[in-house]
Amino acid sequence: MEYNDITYEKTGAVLRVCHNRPDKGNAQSTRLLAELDDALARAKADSEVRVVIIGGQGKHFSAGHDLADGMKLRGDYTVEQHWHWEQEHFLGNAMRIWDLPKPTIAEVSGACIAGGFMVANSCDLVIASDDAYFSDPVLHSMGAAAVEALLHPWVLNTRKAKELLFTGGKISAQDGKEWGMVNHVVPRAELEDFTMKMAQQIAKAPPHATAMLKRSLNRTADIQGYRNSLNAHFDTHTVSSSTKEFWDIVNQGVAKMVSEGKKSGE
Ligand SMILES: C/C=C/C(=O)SCCNC(=O)CCNC(=O)[C@H](O)C(C)(C)COP(=O)(O)OP(=O)(O)OC[C@H]1O[C@@H](n2cnc3c(N)ncnc32)[C@H](O)[C@@H]1OP(=O)(O)O
Repeated sequence: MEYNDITYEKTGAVLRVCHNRPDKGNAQSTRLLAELDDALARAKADSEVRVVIIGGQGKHFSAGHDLADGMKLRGDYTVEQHWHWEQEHFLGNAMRIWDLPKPTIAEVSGACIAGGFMVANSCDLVIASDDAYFSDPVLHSMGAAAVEALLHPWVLNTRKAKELLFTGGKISAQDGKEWGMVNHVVPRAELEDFTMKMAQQIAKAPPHATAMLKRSLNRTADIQGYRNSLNAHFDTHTVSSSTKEFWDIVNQGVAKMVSEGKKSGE
């Protein structure tokens, strides 16, 4: 596959894949999601790659799903079509990052919003620059129950996750670190080097044992209900994004912006 909406660079045993739509806040177009998924499948199959960094070119990590693209391509989908498409491409992509048998690091600068937050939260580690922030405004802005994968209570404590989601607010990189969601906060200018150094250090570990360790750590979360709770939330999310309440808000907001040409998914 040829890549347009992501960059793909290998440095020794480390693959750095970046969202690459900086003029669109790195919003995740359908094409970007397909390319990211393809890059991860390649990384899985490539024995030279031992660690994967997921970042963003330009100012922001990602503005989340490309709202215009989604509205144009799937605005007329039935609930059944939405369920199938989103199960494969939103929840599915997130689970494939989580399940990748190699350590993943989210390298986050600027905005890390909703679907972008879902990608970062699916990674094993999060390194953020001091200008980064995290948010999931979907309840307020779209009238739906958060993003497709409810990772928030797994990376924050439940009370903080509830505050974030109920208020539609933001978490700064520093607060994210204090609350255990972010591993390190570094100055913006040092983000790429710092993340690459950590990735190179991890890449020195023997790959099979690393894969087994990740399998065991992830299985610990699964035993606590990780996968089941995400699957359950996905169904709840789909119901919440097919209600009159949802469509009233979306028709007033996103759909209106798209029809007025204020957001372009091109
Ligand atoms: C279940 C749902 C899950 C989801 O993920 S829904 C998506 C939720 N995401 C958002 O609500 C993010 C909204 N966007 C923003 O808050 C801001 O934007 C940013 C902080 C990301 C960037 O701000 P700044 O650097 O000031 O740039 P800018 O002028 O606002 O945006 C640059 C271009 O990017 C487009 N854009 C931004 N976010 C999205 C998006 N999510 N989908 C589609 N386009 C987006 C804008 O419209 C504009 O484009 P133009 O230059 O053509 O006007």
